[in-house]
Amino acid sequence: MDAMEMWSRVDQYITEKLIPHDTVLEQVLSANRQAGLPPYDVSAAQGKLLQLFVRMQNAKRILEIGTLGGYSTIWMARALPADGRLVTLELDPRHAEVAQANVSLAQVEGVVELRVGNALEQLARLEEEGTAPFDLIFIDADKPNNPGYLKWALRFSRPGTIIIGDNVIRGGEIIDEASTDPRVNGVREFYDLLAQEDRISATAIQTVGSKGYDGFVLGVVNG
Ligand SMILES: C[S@@+](CC[C@H](N)C(=O)[O-])C[C@H]1O[C@@H](n2cnc3c(N)ncnc32)[C@H](O)[C@@H]1O
Ligand SMILES: [Mg+2]
Repeated sequence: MDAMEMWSRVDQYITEKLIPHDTVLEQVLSANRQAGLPPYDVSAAQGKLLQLFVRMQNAKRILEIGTLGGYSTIWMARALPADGRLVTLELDPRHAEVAQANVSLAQVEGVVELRVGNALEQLARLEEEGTAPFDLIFIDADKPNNPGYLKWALRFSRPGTIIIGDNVIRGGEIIDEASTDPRVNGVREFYDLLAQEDRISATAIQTVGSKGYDGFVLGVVNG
C-alpha cells in the first residue's frame, strides 16, 4: 500500500468511527461533483475539526473566505446559535449557485450570508458597512491573495478571534524558496506576515489524509 492509499484508508476509518453518516453532507458533496466543482472541499474529518473550533470558541460570528459548494460552510454553520452569522465569500457565481442550494438543503440559510464577488472587494465593502468583528475567520480561497486576506482578517478581529488558514503546506512545497508557483509564494508571504505580526500568535500543523499531504495555520489574535 502506498502512503496516499494508507492515509485515505485511515481517514475512512476515522470517519466511520467518529463522524456519523450524514445524508445532507453526502448529498452536498455529490451535488458539488455533479456540478463539476473542483474537489477542493475540506475532508469530513477536517470539516468536523472546523465545527469543533466553532464550538470551542463559542463563536457567533464567522467569516469564511472561499465558499466553493458550501461544504465547510455547512459544517461550521451547524454549530452556530440561531442568532449567529456566517458570512462566506465566493468569486465564482457558478460555485455560489451550487453553494446556495446546498445551504438551503442543509437548512442553514437563516445564519449563512453568501456574498458573490472578488473577496478583496467584498471585504472592503464589509468594512464600509461597519461590520462587527468576527469570532472565527477561515481563509480558504485563492492562495496568492493570502497576505491580503490576513490583513483584512486582522482588521475584522477582536482579541481572542481565531484565524485559520487552509492548505499552507502544499505537499511540502512551501519550503522551496525557488518556487515559481504563485500559490506557494502567496502562502510563504502569509507565513512572513504572521512571523512579523505581533497582533497574532500562530502555529501551523501538517496533515495527511484523503486530501493528501497539506495542513493549516491556526492563530489567535492577542489581547
Ligand atoms: C478551496 S475552495 C473552498 C473550499 C471550501 N472552503 C470547502 O472546504 O468546502 C476555494 C474557493 O475560493 C474561490 N475563490 C478563488 N479566488 C477567489 C477570490 N478572489 N475571491 C473569492 N473567492 C475566490 C474559488 O472559486 C473556490 O470556490
Ligand atoms: Mg482548503
